[in-house]
Amino acid sequence: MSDAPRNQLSISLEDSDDVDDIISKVGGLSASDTTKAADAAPKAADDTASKAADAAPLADEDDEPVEHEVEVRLADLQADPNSPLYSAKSFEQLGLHENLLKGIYGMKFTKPSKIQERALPLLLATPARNMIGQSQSGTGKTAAFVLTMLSRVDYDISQPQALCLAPSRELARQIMDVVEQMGKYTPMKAVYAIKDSMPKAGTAIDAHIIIGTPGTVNDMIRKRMLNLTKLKLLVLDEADNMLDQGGMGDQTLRIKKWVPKTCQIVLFSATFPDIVREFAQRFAPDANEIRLKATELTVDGIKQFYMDCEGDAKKFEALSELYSLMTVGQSIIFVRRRDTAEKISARLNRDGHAVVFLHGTMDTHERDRVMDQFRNGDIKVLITTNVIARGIDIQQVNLVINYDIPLTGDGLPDPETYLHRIGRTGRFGRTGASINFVHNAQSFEQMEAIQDALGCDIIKVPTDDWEAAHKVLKKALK
Ligand SMILES: Nc1ncnc2c1ncn2[C@@H]1O[C@H](COP(=O)(O)OP(=O)(O)OP(=O)(O)O)[C@@H](O)[C@H]1O
Repeated sequence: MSDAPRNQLSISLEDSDDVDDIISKVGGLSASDTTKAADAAPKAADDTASKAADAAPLADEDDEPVEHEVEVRLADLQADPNSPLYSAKSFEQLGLHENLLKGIYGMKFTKPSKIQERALPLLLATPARNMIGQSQSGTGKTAAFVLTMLSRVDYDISQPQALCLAPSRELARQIMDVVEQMGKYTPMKAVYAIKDSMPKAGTAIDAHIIIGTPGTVNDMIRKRMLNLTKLKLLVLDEADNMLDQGGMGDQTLRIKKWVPKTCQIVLFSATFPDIVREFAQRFAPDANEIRLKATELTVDGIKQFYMDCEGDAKKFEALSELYSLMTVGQSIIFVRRRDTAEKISARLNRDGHAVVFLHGTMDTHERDRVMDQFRNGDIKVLITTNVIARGIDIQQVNLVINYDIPLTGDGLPDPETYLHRIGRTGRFGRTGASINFVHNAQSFEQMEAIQDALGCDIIKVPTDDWEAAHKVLKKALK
């Protein structure tokens, strides 16, 4: 494995209102140097063919795990103490109000996950203490902080008491959905602080809970619509990203200045790179911390692959071939640049595949429309930038493609963004696969650096034998 340089401070590229701009400034990779890629091919490549040979037979949509199988697998995981979905306790034992229990069971949750079991009693204890909580992607962090918000609010006071910040409007909308479902049997009132979806200018916000992106929250504070003097709880979802100095850190710090000193600060993410963690500890002093070891970051249910595309132009051919051969549930293709998203979307559509694209400079209504279409399953393939690399939860997504290997703003391999991207599949005990496209020595080394940093195995899938490729992937999705 190579010793390619690793970034210390991971600067992710997600946007809130316009951080997506950074993405376009990074630029594309060189399309040259295909021979080096072949030289650099790892040993793992050799065992691909034999793995493919004994893989499951070719099959299609019908093989998608039926809901019953998913339920059985989930019940097994929730009974396995080594699983992040395990809990020894029931929701009743976590000290939640019966109206919240009704909301939880209405969502068909039966048992808490490990992060919910561990975090909730700490989050709800009196006096309130800050929290820095880490747990793998798709393990239920949202419920942990949403239940805290719904528990802490005094419903008799019509003023903002809980504020949750997220890095994208798509994630803010998703969190609102969870708040509404979990809070269904409470008198809570929640409003958005996201562009084009917030209450009318001049309206003083009287909702208990605010969910938004930092740029718009600052706007609302500036316009005196949002008074945070009664705030009891500030939650940063995807906290390492929200505190990142290259991204949204400044905006988040500005918001904190308006928050009472006594406010409980709750930070959640699947990743906390060391440098951001130090900053997080200052942002949320004296916090209870729930941490993961470096070796625990990846989710077992997500099988990781790569395809050697021998040149940039071949990446599109591989993609088109893949979608011609396979019917996956739903999939997300991540690219670095917005124009790449648009171009490959147009080409795939021309080739007869129904795909949509989403990026941060699109009109907000268009973003919402595309996301809703994808969430409803009307469209199966979404091509996007890092704008939705984090947090988005669509259980039917069983394939993630890194068309471009994730890099930081400085052009270095970005293991955190990689983890978040592949974490859009394999949610809460489901299985999924990710495929990285490499096309030259440089992109191969970047992928290898990510593999090293995470201590995971990324296995080669052949691009010269599509039947074998199909078998390998189908087996992974079983
Ligand atoms: N106790 C539970 N029982 C069943 N399903 C659950 C439970 N908790 C959460 N889920 C479901 O698991 C999925 C993943 O949860 P969530 O989106 O909160 O993950 P996360 O840890 O925030 O992931 P990420 O790091 O990617 O943001 C959601 O569909 C959620 O409804």
